[in-house]
Amino acid sequence: MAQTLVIKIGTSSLTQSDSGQLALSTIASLIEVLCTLRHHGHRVILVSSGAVGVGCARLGLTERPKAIALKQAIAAVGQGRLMRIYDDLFTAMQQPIAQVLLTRGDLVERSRYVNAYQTFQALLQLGVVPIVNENDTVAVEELKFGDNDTLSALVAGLVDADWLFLLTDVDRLYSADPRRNPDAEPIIRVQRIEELASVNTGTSGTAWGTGGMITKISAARIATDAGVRTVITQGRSPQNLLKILAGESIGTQFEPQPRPINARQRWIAHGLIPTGTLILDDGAVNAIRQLGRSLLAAGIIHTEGEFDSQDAVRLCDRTGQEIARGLVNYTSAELQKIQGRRSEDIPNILGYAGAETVVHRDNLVLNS
Ligand SMILES: Nc1ncnc2c1ncn2[C@@H]1O[C@H](COP(=O)(O)OP(=O)(O)O)[C@@H](O)[C@H]1O
Ligand SMILES: N[C@@H](CCC(=O)OP(=O)(O)O)C(=O)O
Repeated sequence: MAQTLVIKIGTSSLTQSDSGQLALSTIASLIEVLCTLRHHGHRVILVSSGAVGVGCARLGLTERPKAIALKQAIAAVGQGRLMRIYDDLFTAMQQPIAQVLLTRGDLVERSRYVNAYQTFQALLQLGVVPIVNENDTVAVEELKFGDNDTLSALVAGLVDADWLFLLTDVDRLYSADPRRNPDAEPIIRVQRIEELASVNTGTSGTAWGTGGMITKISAARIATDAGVRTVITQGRSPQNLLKILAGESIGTQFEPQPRPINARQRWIAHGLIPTGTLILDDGAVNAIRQLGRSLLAAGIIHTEGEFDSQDAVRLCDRTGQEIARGLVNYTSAELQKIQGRRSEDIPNILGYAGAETVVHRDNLVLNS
């Protein structure tokens, strides 16, 4: 059966760790495998990192730069080279490709989100393999994905993918970083992300990678919430993709959630960037989580951040643990005045009748 597959490859797999030069044999065998998948009828999207790494190699830099402007300039050098190599190799296999560079803003605004969806659908219908990266050269701090693990998970949700493969330089997820801890236990299958509470992911990844394992786990949450089966596996052995699709247990496989959230809920939960936080009392947490109710002002203990009405906010319990996200019907200034107050008192406090709910249940998505 034809499936939609999103494959993300990280800098650590695309480049050689010692020299930073391209790992050509890995890239070539990945492309062979992706073309085989296309011949099997699957729709394939490649999310490729490497612009900064390849740009550094091109310019003879031996370390990933820290200064933002420099990184953005280097990404502009590397992205072109990366696409040139992809186009040469895919062309040798008669497979057309497309470059899709996204910034977070493209998925934050609903109309742009729908537009991106339609562009991907058109590319896939044309039989093209879109090659996606963050538009590093123009992305501004507030509107960045920051890492391609998150980007690939959002793309997988956007296109309703069946599978997301996160290709990296370790064969799977372990209970701790296997480079530092030789006794780390391999993790084969994950039914719920909560099972990973005790997994140690260190602070960052390799010298050239951006996210490390922590961003792969949060990407797996975003994707499995959207019903996408997610696998962390080694980039050096792209043939494993075919074996995994044939049912072999390779890498770490994350089960999709049995009741995935719909496209609009995904946009609220993961596409939007929350600009504030509402701390709720126990009754409100229970009403939202157990009874599926809307949030009323009476249940809010505290409001953090500055936001407008219809912005996305985090809803947290007393301990600060996030329980849901939603679109808020009041500004932060209004909420400061009405938090903890009964709905019937709101018109008197504000001098006008506001919305009946602070976050309506249709605009509220519980954390899984
Ligand atoms: N619990 C863990 N299990 C496996 N790898 C881990 C873990 N914690 C940290 N890592 C490290 O994460 C690295 C991969 O992340 P990263 O360098 O960002 O890769 P990529 O460039 O593929 O995104 C691995 O090389 C490994 O050392
Ligand atoms: N967009 C950046 C990559 C960001 C990123 O997540 O890198 P990695 O951890 O290697 O997947 C680039 O192309 O260099």
